[in-house]
Amino acid sequence: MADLPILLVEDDAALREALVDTLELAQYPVIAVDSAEAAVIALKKTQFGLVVSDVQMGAMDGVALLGFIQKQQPQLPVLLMTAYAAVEKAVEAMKLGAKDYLQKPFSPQVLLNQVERYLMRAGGEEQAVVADEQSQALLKLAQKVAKSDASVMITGPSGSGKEVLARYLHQHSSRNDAPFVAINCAAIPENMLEATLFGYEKGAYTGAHQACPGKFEQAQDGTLLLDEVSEMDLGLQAKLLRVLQEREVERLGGRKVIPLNVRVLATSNRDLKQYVDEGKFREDLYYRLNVFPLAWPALCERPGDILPLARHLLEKHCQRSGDSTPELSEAAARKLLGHRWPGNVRELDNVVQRALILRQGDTLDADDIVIEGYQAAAPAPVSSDSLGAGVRAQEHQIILETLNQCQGSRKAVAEKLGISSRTLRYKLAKMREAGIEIPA
Ligand SMILES: Nc1ncnc2c1ncn2[C@@H]1O[C@H](COP(=O)(O)OP(=O)(O)OP(=O)(O)O)[C@@H](O)[C@H]1O
Repeated sequence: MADLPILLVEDDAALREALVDTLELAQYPVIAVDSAEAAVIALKKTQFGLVVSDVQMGAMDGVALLGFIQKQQPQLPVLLMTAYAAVEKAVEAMKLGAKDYLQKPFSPQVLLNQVERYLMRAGGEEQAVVADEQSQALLKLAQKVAKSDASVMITGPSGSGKEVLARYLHQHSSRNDAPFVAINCAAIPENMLEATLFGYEKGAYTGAHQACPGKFEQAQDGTLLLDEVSEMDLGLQAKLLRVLQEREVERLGGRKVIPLNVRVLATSNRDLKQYVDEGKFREDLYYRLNVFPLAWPALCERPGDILPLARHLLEKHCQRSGDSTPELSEAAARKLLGHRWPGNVRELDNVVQRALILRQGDTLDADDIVIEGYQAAAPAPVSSDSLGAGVRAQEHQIILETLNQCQGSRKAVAEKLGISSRTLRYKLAKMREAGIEIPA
């Protein structure tokens, strides 16, 4: 499993160099920057597995950077480094979500131990990308639910990311060292589903040449995801209910009862309550699985996710192929934001893969974005500044980047963006209200 790079943020050049050496000697890929502002820009370009940042820095400090990361990529772990005098600040930062802090001076081994502990691995953890306020709220809720052992029912339209959320729940639960096992109840023929779920002994049926544990047993101590659970027939639903109630399973053709310690998650893209009313899904099973419901909205209802997801998917595919990740031109971004995405994130993924085939350089243009049956998004709700959430998120990014380019000079930023200083002040105030840290 490949390591995602570490983003090192340290303004002291000598220390930065020493830390890079330590990390590179231990074979960790690392990108080092000298300010939190530069880190914000790097975070937009590259997918990192960990941020190691100094606390005391120029205009934007490590705590402000942590706030930015918590908003944009709450799953990305952050380690802070602090001088003895600033320990209080680091403790406060831990309350805000930092994983840990390293008190300077520390030995290389202390750093390496912490990195090994918190670094996210590419492909090991399916990153749940969320940027829209709605999705961030859902992920925060999921973080809380993950800690409990409750059954969770994840609903949402096809391709919205239900399985990603299920994996996220597992990864953030105390079961994350044990297996995560998923079974797609719609994809397995009805007559095979029971044996696949509960396992079978040798000779249980014609063709059962050797004993085989079922998915429940494979998920022992971990999490079992019943994907598309609504597609299970009523007979099997009754058997499933019994296993969940008794917390034990018997293989087909077996006599031994196997005690289970498995957390069960389920997904459905149907209106399950309606299925219950129509007699297609057992009510008792519905309540057992639906202890905590989580619902992913369709992608068009959380437009702030579209561009971060597109960039994440570009990065993911380019990392796999070993190519450099292209940027999205403004026109390409506008085109992505303008579509309704009836196929949700899966459709976006297809469009991204198509664009990578068509790419001609380091920038993807509108022509590279080929969307079958382009469906214009419904006009964004008219808000105070008449911008939809996705466009607004883009605007925030542009303002932050320009602020950084202009070393914080409001006057220069307003001139560069072609807006009045008053409009810029208004926009910055709105960004602050939305919890975005603005470099002084
Ligand atoms: N928030 C997200 N962050 C990163 N990738 C995502 C996210 N949401 C969806 N994806 C990607 O989009 C694709 C579809 O997601 P997923 O399989 O989880 O959807 P689903 O709702 O379970 O679909 P279905 O109902 O068809 O089973 C996957 O490739 C997944 O990696």
